[in-house]
Amino acid sequence: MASSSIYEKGKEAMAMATSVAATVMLVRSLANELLPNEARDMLSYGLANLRARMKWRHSFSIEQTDGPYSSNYLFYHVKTYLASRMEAVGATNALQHLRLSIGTMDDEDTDKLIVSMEEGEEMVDVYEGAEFRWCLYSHDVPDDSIISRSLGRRGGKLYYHVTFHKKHKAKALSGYIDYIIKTAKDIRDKERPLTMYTNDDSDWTPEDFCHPSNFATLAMNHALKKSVIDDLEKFITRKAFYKRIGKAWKRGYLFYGPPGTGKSSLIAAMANYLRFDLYYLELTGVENNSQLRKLLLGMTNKSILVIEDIDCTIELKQRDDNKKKPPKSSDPSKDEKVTLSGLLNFVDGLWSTTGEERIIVFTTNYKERLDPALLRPGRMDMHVHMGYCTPEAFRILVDNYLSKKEVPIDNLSKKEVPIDNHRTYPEIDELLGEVAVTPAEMAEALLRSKEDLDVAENALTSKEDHDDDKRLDVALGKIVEFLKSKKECANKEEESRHKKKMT
Ligand SMILES: Nc1ncnc2c1ncn2[C@@H]1O[C@H](COP(=O)(O)OP(=O)(O)OP(=O)(O)O)[C@@H](O)[C@H]1O
Ligand SMILES: [Mg+2]
Repeated sequence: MASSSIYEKGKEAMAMATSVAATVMLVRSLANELLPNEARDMLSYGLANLRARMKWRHSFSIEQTDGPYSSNYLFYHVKTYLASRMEAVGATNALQHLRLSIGTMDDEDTDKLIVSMEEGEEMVDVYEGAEFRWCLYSHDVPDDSIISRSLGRRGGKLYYHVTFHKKHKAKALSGYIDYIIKTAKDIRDKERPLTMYTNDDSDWTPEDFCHPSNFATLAMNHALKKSVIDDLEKFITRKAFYKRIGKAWKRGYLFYGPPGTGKSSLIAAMANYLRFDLYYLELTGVENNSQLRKLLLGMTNKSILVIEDIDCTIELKQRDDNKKKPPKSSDPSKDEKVTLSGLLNFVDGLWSTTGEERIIVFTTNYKERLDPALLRPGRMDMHVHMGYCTPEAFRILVDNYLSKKEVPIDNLSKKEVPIDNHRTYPEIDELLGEVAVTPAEMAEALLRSKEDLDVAENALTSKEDHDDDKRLDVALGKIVEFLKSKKECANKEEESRHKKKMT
Protein backbone atom coordinates (compact mmCIF):
# COMPACT_ATOMS: atom_id res chain seq x y z
CA MET A 1 0.00 0.00 0.00
CA ALA A 2 2.73 2.38 1.14
CA SER A 3 4.87 1.53 -1.88
CA SER A 4 1.99 2.05 -4.29
CA SER A 5 1.35 5.54 -2.87
CA ILE A 6 5.05 6.41 -3.23
CA TYR A 7 4.82 5.14 -6.80
CA GLU A 8 1.73 7.32 -7.44
CA LYS A 9 3.49 10.36 -5.96
CA GLY A 10 6.54 9.67 -8.11
CA LYS A 11 4.32 9.47 -11.17
CA GLU A 12 2.62 12.78 -10.26
CA ALA A 13 6.01 14.42 -9.76
CA MET A 14 7.20 13.15 -13.14
CA ALA A 15 4.01 14.39 -14.81
CA MET A 16 4.46 17.81 -13.19
CA ALA A 17 8.08 18.00 -14.18
CA THR A 18 7.22 17.00 -17.72
CA SER A 19 4.50 19.64 -17.86
CA VAL A 20 6.95 22.26 -16.51
CA ALA A 21 9.37 21.23 -19.28
CA ALA A 22 6.57 21.48 -21.84
CA THR A 23 5.62 24.93 -20.49
CA VAL A 24 9.24 26.04 -20.69
CA MET A 25 9.32 24.98 -24.32
CA LEU A 26 6.02 26.72 -25.06
CA VAL A 27 7.16 29.96 -23.38
CA ARG A 28 10.41 29.78 -25.28
CA SER A 29 8.76 29.38 -28.67
CA LEU A 30 6.28 32.21 -27.89
CA ALA A 31 9.18 34.39 -26.80
CA ASN A 32 11.03 33.63 -30.03
CA GLU A 33 7.98 34.81 -31.97
CA LEU A 34 7.01 37.89 -29.98
CA LEU A 35 9.83 39.41 -27.94
CA PRO A 36 12.71 41.64 -29.01
CA ASN A 37 16.22 40.14 -28.84
CA GLU A 38 17.33 41.55 -25.47
CA ALA A 39 14.16 40.51 -23.64
CA ARG A 40 14.39 37.11 -25.27
CA ASP A 41 17.96 36.63 -24.02
CA MET A 42 16.95 37.55 -20.48
CA LEU A 43 14.03 35.17 -20.61
CA SER A 44 16.24 32.38 -22.00
CA TYR A 45 18.66 32.84 -19.14
CA GLY A 46 15.82 32.74 -16.61
CA LEU A 47 14.35 29.64 -18.22
CA ALA A 48 17.74 27.92 -18.16
CA ASN A 49 17.94 28.56 -14.44
CA LEU A 50 14.40 27.31 -13.92
CA ARG A 51 15.16 24.16 -15.85
CA ALA A 52 18.34 23.62 -13.84
CA ARG A 53 16.32 23.82 -10.61
CA MET A 54 14.01 21.03 -11.65
CA LYS A 55 15.03 18.35 -9.20
CA TRP A 56 15.17 15.41 -11.60
CA ARG A 57 17.26 17.29 -14.05
CA HIS A 58 20.91 18.02 -14.03
CA SER A 59 22.77 20.40 -16.23
CA PHE A 60 26.21 21.59 -17.31
CA SER A 61 27.20 24.80 -18.92
CA ILE A 62 30.12 25.05 -21.26
CA GLU A 63 31.45 28.58 -21.59
CA GLN A 64 33.11 29.95 -24.70
CA THR A 65 35.98 31.39 -22.68
CA ASP A 66 37.82 30.13 -19.66
CA GLY A 67 38.80 33.33 -17.89
CA PRO A 68 39.32 36.64 -19.69
CA TYR A 69 42.13 35.54 -22.02
CA SER A 70 41.82 31.86 -22.83
CA SER A 71 39.33 29.97 -24.92
CA ASN A 72 37.53 26.93 -23.66
CA TYR A 73 38.23 24.31 -26.32
CA LEU A 74 35.37 22.16 -25.13
CA PHE A 75 32.98 24.88 -26.31
CA TYR A 76 34.35 24.58 -29.87
CA HIS A 77 34.27 20.78 -29.75
CA VAL A 78 30.61 20.95 -28.72
CA LYS A 79 29.91 23.43 -31.52
CA THR A 80 31.50 21.13 -34.13
CA TYR A 81 29.77 18.07 -32.69
CA LEU A 82 26.31 19.64 -32.54
CA ALA A 83 26.68 21.00 -36.07
CA SER A 84 27.39 17.44 -37.23
CA ARG A 85 24.34 16.09 -35.36
CA MET A 86 21.84 18.66 -36.56
CA GLU A 87 20.87 16.77 -39.70
CA ALA A 88 20.62 13.43 -37.87
CA VAL A 89 18.31 14.71 -35.12
CA GLY A 90 16.18 16.69 -37.59
CA ALA A 91 17.21 20.01 -36.05
CA THR A 92 17.88 21.69 -39.40
CA ASN A 93 14.16 21.40 -40.13
CA ALA A 94 12.86 22.00 -36.62
CA LEU A 95 14.88 25.08 -35.64
CA GLN A 96 13.65 28.52 -36.57
CA HIS A 97 17.03 30.18 -36.70
CA LEU A 98 20.19 28.61 -38.01
CA ARG A 99 23.70 29.99 -37.99
CA LEU A 100 25.53 29.60 -41.32
CA SER A 101 29.25 29.88 -41.86
CA ILE A 102 31.99 28.69 -44.21
CA GLY A 103 35.06 26.91 -42.85
CA THR A 104 37.84 27.95 -45.26
CA MET A 105 38.41 30.68 -47.80
CA ASP A 106 41.46 29.57 -49.74
CA ASP A 107 40.36 26.34 -51.39
CA GLU A 108 37.09 26.30 -53.32
CA ASP A 109 36.73 22.52 -53.08
CA THR A 110 36.83 22.49 -49.30
CA ASP A 111 34.55 25.48 -48.81
CA LYS A 112 31.92 23.72 -46.81
CA LEU A 113 28.76 25.27 -45.47
CA ILE A 114 28.57 24.82 -41.70
CA VAL A 115 25.07 24.92 -40.26
CA SER A 116 24.98 25.42 -36.50
CA MET A 117 22.63 26.44 -33.71
CA GLU A 118 21.69 30.06 -33.25
CA GLU A 119 21.46 31.69 -29.83
CA GLY A 120 18.31 30.84 -27.92
CA GLU A 121 17.61 27.72 -30.00
CA GLU A 122 17.40 24.24 -28.56
CA MET A 123 18.09 20.75 -29.88
CA VAL A 124 17.89 17.27 -28.41
CA ASP A 125 20.66 14.72 -28.89
CA VAL A 126 20.44 11.09 -27.83
CA TYR A 127 23.51 9.18 -26.65
CA GLU A 128 23.22 5.52 -25.61
CA GLY A 129 19.51 5.94 -24.99
CA ALA A 130 19.92 9.05 -22.81
CA GLU A 131 18.41 12.36 -23.90
CA PHE A 132 20.53 15.52 -23.80
CA ARG A 133 18.85 18.89 -24.40
CA TRP A 134 21.26 21.51 -25.71
CA CYS A 135 20.71 25.29 -25.79
CA LEU A 136 23.00 28.10 -26.82
CA TYR A 137 22.82 31.27 -24.72
CA SER A 138 24.80 34.38 -24.14
CA HIS A 139 25.48 36.09 -20.82
CA ASP A 140 23.90 39.47 -20.34
CA VAL A 141 27.28 40.87 -19.34
CA PRO A 142 29.01 42.03 -22.53
CA ASP A 143 32.36 40.44 -23.24
CA ASP A 144 34.69 43.41 -23.01
CA SER A 145 37.92 41.45 -22.68
CA ILE A 146 40.91 42.92 -24.53
CA ILE A 147 40.90 40.00 -26.98
CA SER A 148 37.21 40.41 -27.83
CA ARG A 149 37.57 44.16 -28.21
CA SER A 150 40.61 43.79 -30.43
CA LEU A 151 38.71 41.32 -32.59
CA GLY A 152 35.80 43.71 -32.76
CA ARG A 153 33.44 41.21 -31.06
CA ARG A 154 30.33 42.66 -29.51
CA GLY A 155 27.63 41.27 -27.32
CA GLY A 156 27.73 38.75 -24.47
CA LYS A 157 29.83 35.64 -24.01
CA LEU A 158 28.27 32.53 -25.45
CA TYR A 159 27.79 29.30 -23.58
CA TYR A 160 26.09 25.97 -24.16
CA HIS A 161 23.70 24.69 -21.56
CA VAL A 162 22.87 20.99 -21.57
CA THR A 163 20.22 19.37 -19.40
CA PHE A 164 19.54 15.70 -18.83
CA HIS A 165 17.96 13.31 -16.35
CA LYS A 166 20.04 13.05 -13.18
CA LYS A 167 20.36 9.28 -13.60
CA HIS A 168 22.55 10.00 -16.65
CA LYS A 169 24.98 12.26 -14.81
CA ALA A 170 27.85 9.73 -14.79
CA LYS A 171 27.24 8.90 -18.44
CA ALA A 172 27.20 12.60 -19.32
CA LEU A 173 30.39 13.41 -17.46
CA SER A 174 32.51 10.61 -18.79
CA GLY A 175 31.20 8.79 -21.85
CA TYR A 176 29.15 11.50 -23.56
CA ILE A 177 31.66 14.34 -23.20
CA ASP A 178 34.52 12.05 -24.30
CA TYR A 179 32.43 10.98 -27.26
CA ILE A 180 31.76 14.61 -28.20
CA ILE A 181 35.47 15.47 -28.04
CA LYS A 182 36.48 12.42 -30.07
CA THR A 183 33.80 13.01 -32.72
CA ALA A 184 34.71 16.70 -33.04
CA LYS A 185 38.42 15.88 -33.33
CA ASP A 186 37.70 13.25 -36.00
CA ILE A 187 35.62 15.76 -37.97
CA ARG A 188 38.36 18.40 -37.78
CA ASP A 189 40.98 15.80 -38.74
CA LYS A 190 38.96 14.85 -41.83
CA GLU A 191 38.64 18.46 -42.89
CA ARG A 192 42.23 19.40 -42.12
CA PRO A 193 44.39 19.62 -45.27
CA LEU A 194 47.36 17.24 -45.15
CA THR A 195 50.95 18.39 -45.35
CA MET A 196 53.90 16.77 -47.04
CA TYR A 197 57.36 17.61 -45.67
CA THR A 198 60.67 17.12 -47.42
CA ASN A 199 64.07 17.56 -45.79
CA ASP A 200 66.26 20.43 -46.77
CA ASP A 201 69.53 20.29 -44.83
CA SER A 202 68.36 19.51 -41.34
CA ASP A 203 64.96 21.18 -41.62
CA TRP A 204 61.61 20.07 -42.93
CA THR A 205 60.00 22.09 -45.72
CA PRO A 206 56.20 21.84 -45.74
CA GLU A 207 53.97 21.69 -48.81
CA ASP A 208 50.27 21.00 -49.23
CA PHE A 209 49.62 17.34 -49.89
CA CYS A 210 46.71 16.69 -52.23
CA HIS A 211 47.44 13.33 -53.88
CA PRO A 212 44.05 11.86 -54.91
CA SER A 213 45.05 8.20 -54.37
CA ASN A 214 42.81 6.16 -52.11
CA PHE A 215 42.25 2.49 -51.35
CA ALA A 216 39.22 2.20 -53.62
CA THR A 217 41.06 3.35 -56.73
CA LEU A 218 44.30 1.52 -55.94
CA ALA A 219 44.64 -1.44 -58.28
CA MET A 220 46.01 -4.34 -56.28
CA ASN A 221 45.02 -7.75 -55.07
CA HIS A 222 41.88 -7.38 -52.98
CA ALA A 223 42.99 -9.69 -50.16
CA LEU A 224 46.33 -7.87 -49.88
CA LYS A 225 44.63 -4.49 -49.89
CA LYS A 226 42.28 -5.66 -47.15
CA SER A 227 45.17 -6.95 -45.06
CA VAL A 228 46.90 -3.55 -45.30
CA ILE A 229 43.71 -1.71 -44.29
CA ASP A 230 43.09 -4.16 -41.42
CA ASP A 231 46.68 -3.75 -40.23
CA LEU A 232 46.32 0.05 -40.21
CA GLU A 233 43.00 -0.18 -38.37
CA LYS A 234 44.49 -2.47 -35.75
CA PHE A 235 47.46 -0.17 -35.35
CA ILE A 236 45.50 3.03 -34.74
CA THR A 237 43.22 1.43 -32.16
CA ARG A 238 46.02 -0.10 -30.10
CA LYS A 239 47.33 2.80 -28.05
CA ALA A 240 46.73 1.01 -24.74
CA PHE A 241 48.32 -2.19 -26.05
CA TYR A 242 51.57 -0.49 -27.10
CA LYS A 243 51.70 1.32 -23.77
CA ARG A 244 51.15 -1.90 -21.82
CA ILE A 245 53.93 -3.81 -23.58
CA GLY A 246 56.26 -0.80 -23.34
CA LYS A 247 56.86 -0.51 -27.09
CA ALA A 248 56.93 2.61 -29.23
CA TRP A 249 53.53 3.14 -30.85
CA LYS A 250 54.85 2.77 -34.38
CA ARG A 251 54.48 0.48 -37.36
CA GLY A 252 56.93 -0.25 -40.16
CA TYR A 253 56.10 -1.20 -43.75
CA LEU A 254 58.26 -2.22 -46.68
CA PHE A 255 56.69 -1.80 -50.13
CA TYR A 256 58.59 -3.49 -52.93
CA GLY A 257 58.04 -4.13 -56.62
CA PRO A 258 58.89 -2.84 -60.11
CA PRO A 259 58.54 0.86 -61.00
CA GLY A 260 54.97 1.93 -61.72
CA THR A 261 53.23 -0.71 -59.62
CA GLY A 262 51.75 1.73 -57.11
CA LYS A 263 54.13 1.88 -54.14
CA SER A 264 54.00 5.65 -53.87
CA SER A 265 50.26 5.58 -54.62
CA LEU A 266 49.80 3.15 -51.71
CA ILE A 267 51.64 5.53 -49.38
CA ALA A 268 49.37 8.38 -50.51
CA ALA A 269 46.30 6.17 -50.02
CA MET A 270 47.47 5.36 -46.48
CA ALA A 271 47.98 9.03 -45.65
CA ASN A 272 44.55 9.95 -47.01
CA TYR A 273 42.91 7.05 -45.19
CA LEU A 274 44.48 7.79 -41.80
CA ARG A 275 44.63 11.59 -42.30
CA PHE A 276 48.34 11.49 -41.39
CA ASP A 277 50.94 14.00 -42.63
CA LEU A 278 53.86 12.70 -44.68
CA TYR A 279 57.58 13.24 -44.07
CA TYR A 280 59.69 12.27 -47.10
CA LEU A 281 63.20 11.74 -45.82
CA GLU A 282 66.02 11.97 -48.37
CA LEU A 283 68.63 10.04 -46.42
CA THR A 284 71.53 10.89 -48.71
CA GLY A 285 71.00 14.54 -47.83
CA VAL A 286 71.40 13.88 -44.11
CA GLU A 287 74.99 14.50 -43.10
CA ASN A 288 75.20 12.87 -39.71
CA ASN A 289 73.28 11.50 -36.77
CA SER A 290 72.75 14.82 -35.07
CA GLN A 291 70.99 16.15 -38.21
CA LEU A 292 68.91 13.00 -38.36
CA ARG A 293 68.01 13.35 -34.70
CA LYS A 294 66.88 16.93 -35.27
CA LEU A 295 64.72 15.89 -38.23
CA LEU A 296 63.11 13.01 -36.36
CA LEU A 297 62.42 15.18 -33.33
CA GLY A 298 60.81 17.75 -35.65
CA MET A 299 58.12 15.30 -36.77
CA THR A 300 54.60 15.52 -35.44
CA ASN A 301 52.47 12.65 -34.19
CA LYS A 302 49.99 10.99 -36.57
CA SER A 303 52.50 11.04 -39.37
CA ILE A 304 54.23 8.77 -41.87
CA LEU A 305 57.99 8.83 -42.35
CA VAL A 306 58.74 7.77 -45.94
CA ILE A 307 62.11 6.67 -47.22
CA GLU A 308 61.78 5.87 -50.94
CA ASP A 309 64.06 3.72 -53.09
CA ILE A 310 66.29 2.44 -50.30
CA ASP A 311 68.13 0.28 -52.83
CA CYS A 312 69.46 3.56 -54.27
CA THR A 313 70.77 4.62 -50.88
CA ILE A 314 72.92 1.51 -51.00
CA GLU A 315 76.01 3.43 -49.95
CA LEU A 316 74.35 3.62 -46.58
CA LYS A 317 75.01 -0.08 -46.27
CA GLN A 318 78.65 0.45 -47.17
CA ARG A 319 78.83 3.10 -44.50
CA ASP A 320 77.82 0.31 -42.13
CA ASP A 321 80.85 -1.70 -43.21
CA ASN A 322 83.20 1.24 -42.67
CA LYS A 323 81.90 1.87 -39.20
CA LYS A 324 84.98 0.54 -37.47
CA LYS A 325 86.99 3.68 -38.38
CA PRO A 326 87.41 5.84 -35.26
CA PRO A 327 85.22 8.98 -35.11
CA LYS A 328 86.86 12.37 -35.57
CA SER A 329 85.19 14.32 -32.76
CA SER A 330 84.84 13.51 -29.09
CA ASP A 331 81.05 13.18 -29.49
CA PRO A 332 80.59 10.18 -31.81
CA SER A 333 76.88 10.90 -32.48
CA LYS A 334 77.84 14.21 -34.13
CA ASP A 335 80.22 12.80 -36.73
CA GLU A 336 78.87 9.35 -37.33
CA LYS A 337 77.38 8.88 -40.80
CA VAL A 338 73.77 7.79 -41.04
CA THR A 339 73.16 4.13 -41.79
CA LEU A 340 69.88 2.35 -42.44
CA SER A 341 70.09 0.03 -39.45
CA GLY A 342 71.33 2.98 -37.36
CA LEU A 343 68.29 4.93 -38.50
CA LEU A 344 65.96 2.15 -37.37
CA ASN A 345 67.59 1.95 -33.95
CA PHE A 346 67.37 5.69 -33.69
CA VAL A 347 63.69 5.71 -34.61
CA ASP A 348 63.01 3.00 -32.02
CA GLY A 349 64.75 4.95 -29.28
CA LEU A 350 63.34 8.37 -30.07
CA TRP A 351 59.82 7.34 -30.88
CA SER A 352 59.44 5.20 -27.78
CA THR A 353 59.86 8.32 -25.67
CA THR A 354 58.63 11.22 -27.79
CA GLY A 355 56.24 10.02 -30.46
CA GLU A 356 52.84 8.49 -30.87
CA GLU A 357 51.03 7.02 -33.84
CA ARG A 358 54.02 7.04 -36.17
CA ILE A 359 54.42 4.97 -39.30
CA ILE A 360 57.63 4.36 -41.22
CA VAL A 361 57.54 3.19 -44.84
CA PHE A 362 60.46 2.03 -46.97
CA THR A 363 60.09 1.44 -50.69
CA THR A 364 62.37 -0.38 -53.07
CA ASN A 365 62.36 -1.76 -56.60
CA TYR A 366 64.81 -4.49 -55.63
CA LYS A 367 64.09 -6.22 -52.35
CA GLU A 368 66.93 -8.69 -52.98
CA ARG A 369 69.48 -5.86 -52.90
CA LEU A 370 68.57 -4.78 -49.39
CA ASP A 371 70.68 -5.20 -46.32
CA PRO A 372 69.51 -8.48 -44.72
CA ALA A 373 69.48 -6.69 -41.35
CA LEU A 374 66.61 -4.61 -42.66
CA LEU A 375 64.59 -7.66 -43.73
CA ARG A 376 65.03 -9.52 -40.45
CA PRO A 377 61.72 -10.39 -38.77
CA GLY A 378 60.66 -7.65 -36.38
CA ARG A 379 62.37 -4.89 -38.35
CA MET A 380 59.53 -4.09 -40.76
CA ASP A 381 56.14 -5.24 -39.51
CA MET A 382 54.67 -5.84 -42.94
CA HIS A 383 56.22 -6.51 -46.36
CA VAL A 384 53.88 -5.63 -49.23
CA HIS A 385 54.63 -6.78 -52.76
CA MET A 386 53.27 -4.51 -55.47
CA GLY A 387 53.29 -6.48 -58.69
CA TYR A 388 52.32 -6.33 -62.36
CA CYS A 389 48.74 -5.81 -63.38
CA THR A 390 46.55 -8.82 -62.58
CA PRO A 391 42.99 -9.39 -63.88
CA GLU A 392 41.72 -8.30 -60.47
CA ALA A 393 43.75 -5.06 -60.54
CA PHE A 394 42.72 -4.48 -64.16
CA ARG A 395 39.02 -4.44 -63.21
CA ILE A 396 39.68 -1.73 -60.63
CA LEU A 397 41.51 0.36 -63.22
CA VAL A 398 38.63 -0.10 -65.70
CA ASP A 399 36.28 1.10 -63.00
CA ASN A 400 38.53 4.11 -62.29
CA TYR A 401 39.00 5.20 -65.87
CA LEU A 402 35.96 4.06 -67.85
CA SER A 403 33.07 3.81 -65.43
CA LYS A 404 30.61 6.64 -65.20
CA LYS A 405 29.37 5.42 -61.83
CA GLU A 406 29.67 7.82 -58.92
CA VAL A 407 31.01 6.23 -55.76
CA PRO A 408 29.85 7.77 -52.46
CA ILE A 409 32.94 9.44 -51.00
CA ASP A 410 32.45 7.99 -47.49
CA ASN A 411 32.65 4.45 -48.83
CA LEU A 412 35.67 4.98 -51.01
CA SER A 413 38.11 3.19 -48.78
CA LYS A 414 35.82 0.21 -48.24
CA LYS A 415 34.55 -0.24 -51.81
CA GLU A 416 34.49 -3.87 -52.95
CA VAL A 417 36.31 -5.03 -56.06
CA PRO A 418 33.95 -4.41 -59.00
CA ILE A 419 32.67 -7.59 -60.62
CA ASP A 420 31.50 -6.03 -63.88
CA ASN A 421 31.80 -8.49 -66.71
CA HIS A 422 32.63 -7.85 -70.31
CA ARG A 423 33.03 -10.12 -73.30
CA THR A 424 36.68 -9.01 -73.74
CA TYR A 425 37.66 -9.94 -70.17
CA PRO A 426 38.64 -13.61 -70.83
CA GLU A 427 40.97 -12.55 -73.66
CA ILE A 428 42.41 -9.67 -71.60
CA ASP A 429 42.93 -11.97 -68.59
CA GLU A 430 44.81 -14.45 -70.76
CA LEU A 431 47.01 -11.73 -72.24
CA LEU A 432 47.74 -10.33 -68.76
CA GLY A 433 49.02 -13.80 -67.83
CA GLU A 434 51.44 -13.69 -70.77
CA VAL A 435 52.82 -10.12 -70.68
CA ALA A 436 54.11 -8.10 -67.77
CA VAL A 437 52.26 -4.78 -67.73
CA THR A 438 52.55 -2.41 -64.80
CA PRO A 439 49.39 -0.79 -63.43
CA ALA A 440 50.95 2.55 -64.44
CA GLU A 441 51.21 1.44 -68.10
CA MET A 442 47.70 0.04 -68.03
CA ALA A 443 46.36 3.23 -66.45
CA GLU A 444 47.96 5.20 -69.26
CA ALA A 445 46.50 2.94 -71.96
CA LEU A 446 43.04 3.24 -70.40
CA LEU A 447 43.36 7.00 -70.19
CA ARG A 448 44.35 7.16 -73.86
CA SER A 449 41.41 5.05 -74.96
CA LYS A 450 39.05 7.13 -72.81
CA GLU A 451 40.35 10.36 -74.34
CA ASP A 452 39.97 8.91 -77.86
CA LEU A 453 36.42 7.97 -77.00
CA ASP A 454 35.57 11.38 -75.60
CA VAL A 455 36.88 13.05 -78.77
CA ALA A 456 34.86 10.65 -80.93
CA GLU A 457 31.74 11.12 -78.82
CA ASN A 458 31.91 14.88 -79.04
CA ALA A 459 31.71 14.58 -82.80
CA LEU A 460 28.59 12.41 -82.62
CA THR A 461 25.03 13.55 -82.36
CA SER A 462 23.10 10.29 -82.16
CA LYS A 463 22.12 9.37 -78.60
CA GLU A 464 22.57 5.70 -79.33
CA ASP A 465 26.32 6.12 -79.75
CA HIS A 466 26.65 7.39 -76.18
CA ASP A 467 25.43 4.05 -74.90
CA ASP A 468 27.66 2.87 -72.03
CA ASP A 469 27.99 -0.72 -73.31
CA LYS A 470 29.12 0.47 -76.72
CA ARG A 471 31.65 2.81 -75.11
CA LEU A 472 33.07 -0.06 -73.11
CA ASP A 473 33.21 -2.29 -76.23
CA VAL A 474 35.32 0.25 -78.11
CA ALA A 475 37.57 1.18 -75.17
CA LEU A 476 38.28 -2.41 -74.10
CA GLY A 477 38.84 -3.40 -77.74
CA LYS A 478 41.69 -0.88 -77.73
CA ILE A 479 43.12 -2.45 -74.57
CA VAL A 480 43.13 -5.87 -76.28
CA GLU A 481 45.08 -4.29 -79.17
CA PHE A 482 47.49 -2.65 -76.72
CA LEU A 483 48.17 -5.93 -74.92
CA LYS A 484 48.61 -7.85 -78.18
CA SER A 485 51.17 -5.35 -79.47
CA LYS A 486 52.98 -5.50 -76.14
CA LYS A 487 53.06 -9.27 -76.38
CA GLU A 488 54.45 -9.06 -79.92
CA CYS A 489 57.21 -6.71 -78.78
CA ALA A 490 58.08 -9.00 -75.87
CA ASN A 491 58.24 -12.00 -78.24
CA LYS A 492 60.52 -10.15 -80.67
CA GLU A 493 62.85 -9.12 -77.84
CA GLU A 494 62.96 -12.69 -76.60
CA GLU A 495 63.73 -13.94 -80.13
CA SER A 496 66.60 -11.49 -80.64
CA ARG A 497 68.00 -12.34 -77.20
CA HIS A 498 67.84 -16.01 -78.13
CA LYS A 499 69.61 -15.34 -81.46
CA LYS A 500 72.38 -13.38 -79.70
CA LYS A 501 72.93 -16.27 -77.32
CA MET A 502 73.21 -18.72 -80.20
CA THR A 503 75.80 -16.64 -82.05
N1 LIG B 1 48.41 -0.11 -58.28
C1 LIG B 1 48.02 1.01 -58.90
N2 LIG B 1 46.73 1.40 -58.83
C2 LIG B 1 46.33 2.51 -59.44
N3 LIG B 1 47.12 3.31 -60.16
C3 LIG B 1 48.42 2.97 -60.26
C4 LIG B 1 48.92 1.81 -59.63
N4 LIG B 1 50.23 1.72 -59.89
C5 LIG B 1 50.54 2.77 -60.64
N5 LIG B 1 49.46 3.53 -60.88
C6 LIG B 1 49.44 4.77 -61.68
O1 LIG B 1 50.77 5.02 -62.11
C7 LIG B 1 51.31 6.18 -61.51
C8 LIG B 1 52.70 5.89 -60.97
O2 LIG B 1 52.61 4.96 -59.91
P1 LIG B 1 53.48 5.03 -58.57
O3 LIG B 1 54.29 6.27 -58.56
O4 LIG B 1 52.58 4.82 -57.40
O5 LIG B 1 54.40 3.77 -58.77
P2 LIG B 1 55.68 3.33 -57.92
O6 LIG B 1 55.52 1.86 -57.66
O7 LIG B 1 55.83 4.20 -56.73
O8 LIG B 1 56.85 3.55 -58.94
P3 LIG B 1 58.43 3.83 -58.63
O9 LIG B 1 59.02 2.54 -58.20
O10 LIG B 1 58.94 4.29 -59.95
O11 LIG B 1 58.49 4.88 -57.57
C9 LIG B 1 50.34 6.58 -60.44
O12 LIG B 1 50.25 7.96 -60.29
C10 LIG B 1 49.03 5.98 -60.89
O13 LIG B 1 48.37 6.86 -61.76
MG1 LIG C 1 57.37 5.58 -56.16
